[in-house]
Amino acid sequence: MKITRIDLTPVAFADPPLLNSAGVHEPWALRTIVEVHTDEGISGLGETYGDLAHIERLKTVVPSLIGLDVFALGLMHKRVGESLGGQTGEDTHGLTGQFSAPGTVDRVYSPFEVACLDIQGRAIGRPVVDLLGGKVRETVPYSAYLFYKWAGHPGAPDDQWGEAIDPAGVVAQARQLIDEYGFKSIKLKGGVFPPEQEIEAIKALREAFPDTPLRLDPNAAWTPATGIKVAKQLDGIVEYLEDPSPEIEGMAEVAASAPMPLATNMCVVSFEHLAPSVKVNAVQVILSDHHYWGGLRRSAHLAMICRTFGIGLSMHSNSHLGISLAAMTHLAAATPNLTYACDTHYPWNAADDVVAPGALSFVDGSLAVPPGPGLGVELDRDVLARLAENYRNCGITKRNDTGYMQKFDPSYEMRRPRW
Ligand SMILES: O=C([O-])[C@@H](O)[C@@H](O)[C@H](O)[C@@H](O)C(=O)[O-]
Ligand SMILES: [Mg+2]
Repeated sequence: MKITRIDLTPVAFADPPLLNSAGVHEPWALRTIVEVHTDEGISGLGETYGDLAHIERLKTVVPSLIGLDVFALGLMHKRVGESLGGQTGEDTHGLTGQFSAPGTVDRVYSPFEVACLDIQGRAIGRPVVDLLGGKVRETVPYSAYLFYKWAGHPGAPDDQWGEAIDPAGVVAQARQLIDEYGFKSIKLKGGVFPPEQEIEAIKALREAFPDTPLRLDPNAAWTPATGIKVAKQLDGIVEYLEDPSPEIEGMAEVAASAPMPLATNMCVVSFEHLAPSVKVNAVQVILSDHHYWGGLRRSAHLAMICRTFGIGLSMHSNSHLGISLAAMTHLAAATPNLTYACDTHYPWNAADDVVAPGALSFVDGSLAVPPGPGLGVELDRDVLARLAENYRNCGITKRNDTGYMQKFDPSYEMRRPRW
């Protein structure tokens, strides 16, 4: 079954003003929708980042994939690597760690692999989860992903979630997300306010939700000394602390005295980071993400490595749409040692989904693998056309949380660590 054509459609969808250690989300988030077509008339879907430099890299590799068999995934990975010729991408906001040449290959390859697995599944009438070894769980739990946020984008009306800049606002946001989706664990994106304020917010969440597992993620905003202090204050309150401090060395320093496991989606983001991290026990949980770990099969390999070294496994997310959510759910359903609820930004962006409704609905904070062959999701072509038009008109070509923050506060600087 040969690849005959690949369509790349950059899209932009509404994103609320979510705060993080790099600044604040712009009104539009970007993704690229990937459609792979074959000579047998079966097509498959993938979803990836929408920054211009990434789109350019996707375009660079497309010609080398035309004519490939959709089952030849090893060869596909090799061709992506050859076409990129050692290029290394750049993480402009710094929220997902350092890029490397092999990591860039994995990032570019991922949406094509997912689309080919979608095609394989459709061809044999089986869901993608079956191509990954089959379901080890019927449903995949996701966590409520809380953000400090402004009431609305400056100059625009307040959004449906309102302001969350203090413990009361954070608790109210958690209630809103839990009432709507039924989530059974909570993650707070931190690194926005001094750590004492974020500890207070976590304690307020603990009081409001006494039995719900909690996590805090400041995206490396703290020095190791601050990380150690915060870790001690959150002893017994969070199930893990995510990326308190920058780099493998900083995380190892915090880990040596933190009473809870440390998790990362910043210092171990590619296979070559695993050995140095294991050597100094920098992290005890890895947040996998098929968008940069090289697709679903390589993420399954990562899971096996984590199991081998006794490292826990959770799942990371950026702003995304339903194709990504479906792929994450197939992967998580097939991964025995994915023992924490997965992150997802989906609630913040669900209103603009390119996936036709029905396939992805949360029950008690969890998703069942969409029924139907392949990924089990279909594109809504009208929405795709609308989001593609948004992309052409929005004027944004790369995520820039810091630059957007500086529009409102020219003195703002991105500093990591900050406290
Ligand atoms: O979207 C954000 O603001 C997040 O901070 C995201 O970019 C991070 O990559 C991610 O959610 C994380 O867990 O670090
Ligand atoms: Mg994180």
